[in-house]
Amino acid sequence: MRTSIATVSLAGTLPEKLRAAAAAGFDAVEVFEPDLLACPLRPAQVRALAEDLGLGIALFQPFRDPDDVDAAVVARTRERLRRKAALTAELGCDLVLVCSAVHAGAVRDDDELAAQLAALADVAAGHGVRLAYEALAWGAHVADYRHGARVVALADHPGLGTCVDSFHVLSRGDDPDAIATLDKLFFCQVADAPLLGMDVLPWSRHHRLFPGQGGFDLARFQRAVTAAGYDGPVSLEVFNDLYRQSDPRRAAVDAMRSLRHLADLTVPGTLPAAPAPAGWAFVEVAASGPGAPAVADLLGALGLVRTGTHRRGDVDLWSAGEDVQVVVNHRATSERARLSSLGLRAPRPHLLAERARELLAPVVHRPVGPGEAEIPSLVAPDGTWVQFCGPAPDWRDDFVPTGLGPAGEPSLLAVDHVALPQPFAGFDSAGLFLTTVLGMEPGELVEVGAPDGLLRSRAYRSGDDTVRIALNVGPTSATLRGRPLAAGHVAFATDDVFATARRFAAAGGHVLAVPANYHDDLAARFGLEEAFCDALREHGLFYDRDDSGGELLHFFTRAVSREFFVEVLQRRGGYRGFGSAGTAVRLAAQREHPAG
Ligand SMILES: O=C(O)c1ccc(O)c(O)c1
Ligand SMILES: [Mg+2]
Repeated sequence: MRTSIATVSLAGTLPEKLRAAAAAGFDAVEVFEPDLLACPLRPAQVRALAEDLGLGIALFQPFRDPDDVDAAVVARTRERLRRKAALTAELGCDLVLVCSAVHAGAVRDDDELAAQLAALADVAAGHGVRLAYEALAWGAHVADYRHGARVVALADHPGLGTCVDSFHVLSRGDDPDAIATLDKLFFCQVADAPLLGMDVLPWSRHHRLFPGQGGFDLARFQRAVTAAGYDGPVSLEVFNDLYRQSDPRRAAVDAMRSLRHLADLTVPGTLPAAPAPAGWAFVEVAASGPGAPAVADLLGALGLVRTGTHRRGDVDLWSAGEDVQVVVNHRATSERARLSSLGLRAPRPHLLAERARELLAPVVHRPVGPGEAEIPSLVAPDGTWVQFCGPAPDWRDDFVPTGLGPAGEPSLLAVDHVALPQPFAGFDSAGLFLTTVLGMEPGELVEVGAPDGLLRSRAYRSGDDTVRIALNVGPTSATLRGRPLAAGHVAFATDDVFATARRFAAAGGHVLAVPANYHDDLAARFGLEEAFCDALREHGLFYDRDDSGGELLHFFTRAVSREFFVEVLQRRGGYRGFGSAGTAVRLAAQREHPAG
């Protein structure tokens, strides 16, 4: 697959966009006209820069409102196209994207429209340039790609073909399969989008996403494009408000990652297959200075025991049984405790690492001392490390046992999930990392009204549902006001949350206090027995129940920092959610009791 990206998808000046696209490995770009207009480089200089960077210019766009019922406008349009075709040739490019008309003067008769487009194709051909006609979903007369292709067929000009754009096809709910029957497919643009019930124009101009980040079935779209015999560039055209203000080099990496993943979905085997991670080996908390004893106190009160110290010091291993392993790393530069690394069990860690490399997630190699396990590690977009722990060598060999063991049966049985706070503009990027590199499945987007604004959250699960990672992003205003939400945590599973809460409190732990109003509402909503409700109240427990009667009982510890606290939960009867119905109450309670 030849890869391309429209310059409108990236922030920066035109040269910055070209450099970012080249650095991410794109073969070509579409030059978006406003980027050229604002650029001091002349078209020939842009061509030279692109050539230096090893980038082709696949398309110049957009040429708008190509047809008109008024003959005087038609004449002006031809002259306008003549100039743009000449400019396109100067760019070293031979294709102009022509959008279906959206203006009041749009021609409503297909024969007349075809005749006007054929005349434009003649003008362009004089400069060695062809035209790709794209049906905009909000086009005045042509909004459906099949209609656009019929007009192209009527025009019957060798220099006029169709451009399909997944957004315009899928946003309207049109069947993409008929793309396979198009015989003059000149260009292919792809974009994903969240499934929003809103007007299609603002949806397109503000909310497009890279493939895999939204709700469209792009693999089906792409299979139809391939079946049409199309072998030109597949070009990302992503109008997105956040990517437009992000670092273009990082956005271009997301873009390429999404495209390589789409290629693999379209033709399986394009990427090295890698089994998804299968469970937690450990979670790692970075905590230095005064933050460190607070973490140790918290883990101790939860019944974890310091079972090992790292061979090179400054890192402790805390355990509760086999499946609850917490690494506490005191080498961190920041004193604010936070989840810093996720250790995932991977049957074949080097395969996952190889796939990660293909998806532009560079594998970092930790310094490995004598006798230590080499663990392939990645850095997720938010800076969290993701480490792949194979069956052998055992990552625990890096730790010298302290000889301490658990006192009695541990009440924490497993890591249930972790939640990672994301920067405001980083939510979709982090999600793409989890779905493509780690092969996780995204869940529903959850929005929670918190005291300082809206929290958005989405959970991702591994195929076998052993690894669950929730990404949270808070409102910008809370960050601006210096009060980022307490959003990073690890949740441990227990089979007796009441006993765990009692032991935690008896060991000096602080359960986050829950307002009485919350429990009153629970009783009303679920018709809970009074005694049960009193027990929830007494232990500071949150409660949720799903439609099939599954239940979640859980409590939160007081936060150690804004980015670290612990949740203890008990799932009953196959409850699969995360208790998000209580999140607003939890966030408000954490605001009442901010981290020390
Ligand atoms: O929003 C637009 O105007 C616009 C322009 C060019 C495109 O290729 C497109 O899909 C949309
Ligand atoms: Mg388009």
